[in-house]
Amino acid sequence: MALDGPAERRDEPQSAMGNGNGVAPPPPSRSAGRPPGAAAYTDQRLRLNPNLEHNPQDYSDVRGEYAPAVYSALERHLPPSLLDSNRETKLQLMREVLGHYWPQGERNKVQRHKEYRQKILHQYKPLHKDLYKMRPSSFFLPTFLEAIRTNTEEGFKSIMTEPVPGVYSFAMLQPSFCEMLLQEVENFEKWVHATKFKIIRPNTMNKYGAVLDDFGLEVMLTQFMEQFIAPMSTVFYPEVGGGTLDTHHAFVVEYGKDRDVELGFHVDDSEVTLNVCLGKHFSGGELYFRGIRCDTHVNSETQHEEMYDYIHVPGRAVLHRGRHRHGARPTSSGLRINLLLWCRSSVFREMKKYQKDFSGWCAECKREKRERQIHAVKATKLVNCHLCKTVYYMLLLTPCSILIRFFI
Ligand SMILES: O=C(O)CCC(=O)C(=O)O
Ligand SMILES: [Fe+2]
Repeated sequence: MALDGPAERRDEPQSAMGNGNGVAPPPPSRSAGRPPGAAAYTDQRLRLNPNLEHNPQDYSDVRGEYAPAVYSALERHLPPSLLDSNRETKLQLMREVLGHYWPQGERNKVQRHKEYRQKILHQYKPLHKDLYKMRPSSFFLPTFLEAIRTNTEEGFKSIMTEPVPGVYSFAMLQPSFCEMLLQEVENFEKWVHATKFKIIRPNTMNKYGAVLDDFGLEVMLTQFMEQFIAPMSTVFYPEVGGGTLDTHHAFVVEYGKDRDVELGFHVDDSEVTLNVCLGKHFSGGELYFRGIRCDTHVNSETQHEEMYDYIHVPGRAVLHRGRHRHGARPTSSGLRINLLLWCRSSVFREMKKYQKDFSGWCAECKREKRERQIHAVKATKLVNCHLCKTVYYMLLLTPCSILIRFFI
């Protein structure tokens, strides 16, 4: 890939483990000490379809990572021989089943992050309460709201440019919203500094910036994604789960003097990314794109027509697939702060595990598939050609009398 080196995958950092904020150690594993009579669930198959006649027990007093309703629903799938066992036995088995889908290590991480967030929420005092509740008319430009209202491809396209396939750019945020968000982030950073709170930065590749979901903006940003990004991604990126976005990671990045300088070549841990420049004044910091690739082809060569450099403008958004390889050039003066929303689809991620061919969106898979087809067509022609030649020589060598007989 000319000049850009291998593309990194830009991930969220690990959770708050050992971050010095007094987060509690992980709870002890529950799988130890199985109650007597409870065989490992692997000994007995779960029912594929729930037993709708069975009345599950009440699990409302059960505290932990899963809602009581999860246990009630799962109980209907237990092997028939276990349905009459005591509640503790069933609960233990169900915890083992769930443990396979969401291993203890993962659960501990989530638990620690939850405690990290709660600590911030208890201590941090927001500056602009108005930011924490979705207010479309004060957040978004009227042109953008009108496009969303139409909920059609034509409506969306009427406010957009698509400088390279799959990258859409449009004016989105009110200047007053950008200003408010910048002030809120500054206020949060001041609090972090004053309290010496050890925050988790947005990404493995950033030393600066903040995760907006961590200090109270998660609910508002969920609506932001569901109501104002999902309609567009449903139309533009259906093949990467654009129609089934269900979680997000929202953060700001900060570039300039005494901040991060540039961002290396990478793909995002998202299906769809919204990147909006909030300000302030800066030069440089162009966002360069280098084609869409799946995991296998992430470091394959860039084609000339895939190269595109986007210049950030405050209030203006760029929407692209997470797998669209990109990076940010050095911000050479001033300060550039951008809002990033990495939108994810758990349905797409699950389905992807069973797929090998991503020619629906990966440019390299598409190219390889085309080549295979061309090859196949050529091979068929060659076989046909050999067949023709064989028949022709046979005809030449066959005496006329036989041929006449053959055709009569
Ligand atoms: O700074 C930018 O505009 C790029 C940010 C980005 O790609 C990211 O944070 O994943
Ligand atoms: Fe990115």
